[in-house]
Amino acid sequence: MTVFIDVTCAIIEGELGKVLVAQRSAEMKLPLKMEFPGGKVEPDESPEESLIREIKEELDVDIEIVSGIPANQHSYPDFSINLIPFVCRITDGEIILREHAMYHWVAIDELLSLDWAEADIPIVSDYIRSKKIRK
Ligand SMILES: Nc1nc2c([nH]c(=O)n2[C@H]2C[C@H](O)[C@@H](COP(=O)(O)OP(=O)(O)OP(=O)(O)O)O2)c(=O)[nH]1
Repeated sequence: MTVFIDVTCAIIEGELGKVLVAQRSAEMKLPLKMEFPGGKVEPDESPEESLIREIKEELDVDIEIVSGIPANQHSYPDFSINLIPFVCRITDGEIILREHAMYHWVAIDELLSLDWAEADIPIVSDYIRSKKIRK
């Protein structure tokens, strides 16, 4: 039976409709792939609590959750995740990268051209679609 690990990720919206995209470091699993920052949900926390904690640990900022978008289940060759995304905003702090190689603010139209961790691709597509519907 496949065990899917719950992982939350933050689609952080900034100015000019851009979103924050982070590059995994060379030492992490899925090295140098682009992702939305976040991480594994611990047994004693909700996905929302987990994401707020992870973003503080990884980017040193406080966020608020604006909305959720559908999770995506994905199996890599050696593990499987249930990736749970939330649209977020920074409420306090300046970004200091603690784990990632790099981050960028990326326009919605450019998102799909990045070298994403595979599990993120359907989420990026859903997010783009949700923005187009709201326009
Ligand atoms: N944070 C985050 N992780 C993602 C995304 N897409 C994706 O496939 N993942 C994968 C990469 C990781 O294997 C896992 C998240 O776990 P993590 O970032 O807490 O841990 P990790 O693998 O770097 O560390 P570890 O297992 O060695 O302890 O989910 C994403 O958009 N954000």
